[in-house]
Amino acid sequence: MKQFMDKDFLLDTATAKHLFHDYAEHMPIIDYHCHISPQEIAEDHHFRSITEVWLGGDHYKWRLIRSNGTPEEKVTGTESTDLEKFVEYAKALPRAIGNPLYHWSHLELQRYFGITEPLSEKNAEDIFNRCNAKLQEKDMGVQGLIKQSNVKVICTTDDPADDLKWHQKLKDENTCSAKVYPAMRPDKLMNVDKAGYADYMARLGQAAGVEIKTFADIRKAMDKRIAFFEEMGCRATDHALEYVFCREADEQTVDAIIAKALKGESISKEETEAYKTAVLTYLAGEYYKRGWVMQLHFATLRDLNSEMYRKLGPDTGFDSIAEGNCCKGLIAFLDHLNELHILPKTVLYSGTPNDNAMIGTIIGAFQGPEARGKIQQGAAWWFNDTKQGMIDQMTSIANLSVFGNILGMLTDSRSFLSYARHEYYRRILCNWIGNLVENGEYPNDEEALRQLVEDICYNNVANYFQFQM
Ligand SMILES: O=C(O)[C@@H](O)[C@H](O)[C@H](O)C(=O)CO
Repeated sequence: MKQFMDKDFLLDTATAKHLFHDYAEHMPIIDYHCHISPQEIAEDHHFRSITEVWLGGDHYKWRLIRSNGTPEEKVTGTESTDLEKFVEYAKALPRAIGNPLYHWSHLELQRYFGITEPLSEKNAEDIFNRCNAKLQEKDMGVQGLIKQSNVKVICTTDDPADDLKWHQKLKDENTCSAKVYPAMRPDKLMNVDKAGYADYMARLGQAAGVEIKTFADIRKAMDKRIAFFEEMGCRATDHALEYVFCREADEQTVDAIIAKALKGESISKEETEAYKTAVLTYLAGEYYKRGWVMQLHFATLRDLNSEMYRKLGPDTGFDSIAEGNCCKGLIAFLDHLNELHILPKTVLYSGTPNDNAMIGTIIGAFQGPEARGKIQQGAAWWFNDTKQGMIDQMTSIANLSVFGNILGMLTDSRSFLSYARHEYYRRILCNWIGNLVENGEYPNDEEALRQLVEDICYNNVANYFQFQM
């Protein structure tokens, strides 16, 4: 029987162990999609406890604890103590066999705290105290965690109206071992049908110095914000769509939709699609001009629990995958941009694993010379970033595209300890490649294998995004 999560964790063969320990393990990290706070990086925040860093904002863990029957007060409440919240997580974890959080949490305890024993309710308080003591050490602040994780670039997720003052502070002080760049996330600009649109457009207009009443005003304002983000090193953008569509409309129609929305009037599904298609087409053209990457996240349904949405707001663990509903819309939108010769480098993430083959086949229809693997399927996303979900996505993209060009892993996390997810992915990757070699399905060609592993872990991302290093 293999030892629990030892140095060869998830590595079944000699080749897998060799590829991981000699190549993947030492490669630096570019985390090109995440939700960590640039302010906490700039201020080199030190966490008061393991509860703050683990349970302060990670809705993956909140969801697990809730599923174990813990009342909300001991998940996100303000009355319960850090220890009480930690104990609730320690109660749930031993029962979460097969959930990636089980592995991620124990990898993090090993890598950042030197703790190898499995966490449970019995040893929870002891581990809580040992972690907290460690977190008080000088190099265990956010910048120390980033340095020991060998992270070279972090892309935070930022609204076009954000002032990026923390990114500027990091740029001026240059104390962080990683470059911290904004990734532009114009979801609020896109959400013409959502409450708050008018207020947001006023905020965006103020940030750009443009009064926004028409689509031309939006382009004028966003031209300025995109130029500012470019000065701050932005190379990545990100869009969350419930589903993908393409509904073309003329300028006059889009202006009329904007006028309705600014007055707070209800916007129909068709109007929403027309507006979003127009705005995303304009944005894609700007991305294309600059060699920026357009990331599209789709086929998830968010904030399903109305009561909890009212209490806690978005991104709090009440989401699901959506049924596969994007095929024709995705094709139509990519073809629309391709016809205009403005299809940028694009990474597609679907919330449902049922879309793996759909994405793997569609991307083959829109490749181009702008980059090796211009159109990509991103790593298994959200509810799919499990061991099996990663294996399935790797197998699918290998079967349908050029595996050696994929962009590896991203944490997509709100916790500064989540860089262990890159190790998790790299172990699964090396085992997946190792199995093919040991089965005689791929030659045991040292140079080719080294290139594959190092490219997928790091080089492909560096070449694809072209960050200023
Ligand atoms: O970027 C997104 O929209 C999602 O990744 C979202 O942030 C989600 O909460 C998440 O973190 C999934 O990993």
